[in-house]
Amino acid sequence: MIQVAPSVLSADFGNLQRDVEAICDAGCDLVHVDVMDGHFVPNLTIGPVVVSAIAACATKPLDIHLMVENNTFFVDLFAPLKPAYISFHIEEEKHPHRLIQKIRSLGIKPAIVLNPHTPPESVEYLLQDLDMILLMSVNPGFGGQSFIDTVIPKASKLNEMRNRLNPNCLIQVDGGVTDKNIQSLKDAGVDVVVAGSYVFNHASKKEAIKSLQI
Ligand SMILES: O=C(CO)[C@@H](O)[C@H](O)COP(=O)(O)O
Repeated sequence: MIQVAPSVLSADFGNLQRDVEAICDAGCDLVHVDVMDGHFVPNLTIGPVVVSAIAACATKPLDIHLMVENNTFFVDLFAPLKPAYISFHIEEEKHPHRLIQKIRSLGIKPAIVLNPHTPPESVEYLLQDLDMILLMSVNPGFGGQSFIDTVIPKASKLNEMRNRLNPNCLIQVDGGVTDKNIQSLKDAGVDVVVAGSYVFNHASKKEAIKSLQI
C-alpha cells in the first residue's frame, strides 16, 4: 500500500498543532516538512524552532525535505529532532555520498531528491546507500502547483533501477498528487507520496489520506 506523507506547508500555521494532530489522527504514515532557505528555492519556510514544535505534537515520524544551499549545515540543525528521513537535493550537493554517510551515522534514513529535469541515472551509483529517492513532480518551492506528468515514466525507469540495485530503497513523489494521479503513480512503482493541498483542502483529511493509500 502506498504511504502518505501530508506536507505541513499546506497547514494553517496559526493552528499548526491542531493541523499536525489532525493529519496524524487521520492515519497519515509520515509528516512531511519542507525546509526552504530562500536561496535554493524562491521561498522561505521554517527552521528548527517550529519543526521541534511539530515534532512535539506529531505521533507519526517526520520526513524532512531540505530545499537549501548548505545541506550539511541544515542536517546538523535538524538531526537533534530525530526525524525518520532527511532528504536533500542532488542538484545542490557536491559530495552526495559523503552526506548520505553523515545522515546515516546520525541514525537517520538518508534520501535524495531529484528536480523534474534531473534524470534517474544521476543516482545510479548512490542507490545502494539510500533509503528513499524523492522525485519532484512540481518545481520545488510552493504548494498547490500542477502535477508534471513526465514523473510517471521517470518513476518507472527508477523502479527498474531500484529493483535491480536496491529493492529496499523507496520511491517517493512530491507535488500535485491527488486521487486523480495516484493509480498511475502506483502502477509506476511509487511507494510514498507527499500531498499538501489535496489533503489539507479536503473536507475530510481521513478520506483524502485513505484515497491515496491504495
Ligand atoms: O516540496 C514541495 C514544494 O516544494 C511540496 O511538498 C508541496 O508542498 C506539495 O504540495 P502540493 O503540491 O501537494 O499542494
